[in-house]
Amino acid sequence: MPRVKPIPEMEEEAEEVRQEVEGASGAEGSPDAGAGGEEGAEEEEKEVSFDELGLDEQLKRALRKKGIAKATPIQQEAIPLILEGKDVVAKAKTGSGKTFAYLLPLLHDLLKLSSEGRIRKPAPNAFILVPTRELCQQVYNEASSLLEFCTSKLKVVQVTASMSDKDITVALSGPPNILVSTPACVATCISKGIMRGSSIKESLSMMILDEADLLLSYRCEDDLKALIPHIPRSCQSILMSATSSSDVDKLIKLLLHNPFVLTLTEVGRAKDDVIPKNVQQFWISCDAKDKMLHILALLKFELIQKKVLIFVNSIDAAFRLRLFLEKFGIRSAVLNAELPQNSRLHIIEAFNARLFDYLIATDDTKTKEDKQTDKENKKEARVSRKHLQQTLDAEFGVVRGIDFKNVFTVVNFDMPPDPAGYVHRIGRTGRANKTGASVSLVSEEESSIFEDIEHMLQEVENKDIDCISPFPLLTKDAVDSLRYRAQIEVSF
Ligand SMILES: Nc1ncnc2c1ncn2[C@@H]1O[C@H](COP(=O)(O)OP(=O)(O)OP(=O)(O)O)[C@@H](O)[C@H]1O
Repeated sequence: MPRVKPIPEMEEEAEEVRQEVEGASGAEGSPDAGAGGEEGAEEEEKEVSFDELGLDEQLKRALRKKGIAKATPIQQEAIPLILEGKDVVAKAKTGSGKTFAYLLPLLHDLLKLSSEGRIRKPAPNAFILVPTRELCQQVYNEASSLLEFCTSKLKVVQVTASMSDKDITVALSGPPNILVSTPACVATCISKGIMRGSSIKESLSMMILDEADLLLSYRCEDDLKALIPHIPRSCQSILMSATSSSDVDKLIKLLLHNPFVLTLTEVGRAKDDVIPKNVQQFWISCDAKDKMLHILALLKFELIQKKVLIFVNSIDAAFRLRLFLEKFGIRSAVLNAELPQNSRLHIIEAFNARLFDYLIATDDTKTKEDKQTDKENKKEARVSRKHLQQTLDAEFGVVRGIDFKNVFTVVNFDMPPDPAGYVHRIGRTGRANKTGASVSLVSEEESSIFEDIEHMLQEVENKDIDCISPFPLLTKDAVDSLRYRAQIEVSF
């Protein structure tokens, strides 16, 4: 049986790539929407420590304890502006560290007010609004993980629609300094009188809309409109988004006052990287019926580095793959939109806590009618940046924005339905400048989508060489050595 020792090699290569690009992928943000990005794009990436950003000592200690030393480009740009009290719109690619870009200045301000005894009550001082409960949990965890190391006690709570009115009332008693919630839930709290509009007017000093590009696709517009009359004019508003869209522009007009717009590595501009440079992309050509064997070989021979997020296109296929891997002693879990929300949260937390290393996710949340419409649209719209952008904005409910911790490899067991899906899937690795890899299993039937993806990557990244390389470490012998045993275990 061949024994391949690929990982150090891959790591070395990844490290080489990382070193090559360090300093080359400059921060592209600069004041003001129109003039903005262009100039900064050519700048060298600077290393900025959190000391230089003038943050509270307690927060700097918390970051050190978490092993975080340098600010990411979006943090370097956004933190000073937010600390100056400006309304800020920050558009930066997935995994670029947007959450700390707003949490750190928010906590800095609140720690300062608290130490001066100037905290305003009787409602929360800050709202962080996100589209889904998973994201509430994620932001709540990030805020709590910083506050854990602070001696001044600030209170952060999350409130979601699944809680009873009584639990929400208890959570909001005090009141907390920071409320993490969804627009719908806050609107309901106001309409039921659990939170009084007049109290919000008295207390609220900052409102953050995170994953703003998704908020409107989750039908939050009316809820946000219901909130507007209660937001004091003095309230500072921050909007974070991974992509630009007309929805984001609509939100900016609705809620922000003359904001400072930062655009870092925005999808859809030729000079930008859609996939971070620190992620190596590979593909393997194989028969559809041999895909399970291939994935087994990749995992069994440890040809890909853990943790691994595997994408399949149907829920049935995910369960089949999990059972198949289990027969070979490989423990994994499945994640899809049909699981109850509690289970989804539990699975994400367990994966992040490394209780298992392989997660099989299904990101296709579309209905049959949606797919039919897509098919018809696709006939007309060739893969273009515009099409990519539109799809990026509309999909990926279950995995979108979720910070799967320390995923090194993303595997496309099935190819995604379109290039936007590819971008979002691969965005789950290489987060905050970490290295990562992706491996796509491509059957003959999927060759046309694979070509579309290559075409999109070359076009967006302005290259005329292949962006996705053949995976060098898996031999036919390695796959065949497992074939017989696999056939005994399962008939597939
Ligand atoms: N300065 C930093 N150095 C190292 N890691 C960081 C830094 N800032 C944030 N991180 C980590 O990087 C990961 C990605 O950050 P975050 O979730 O904020 O990205 P994001 O831009 O919001 O992505 P998405 O749009 O997909 O939600 C998190 O695990 C976070 O803890």
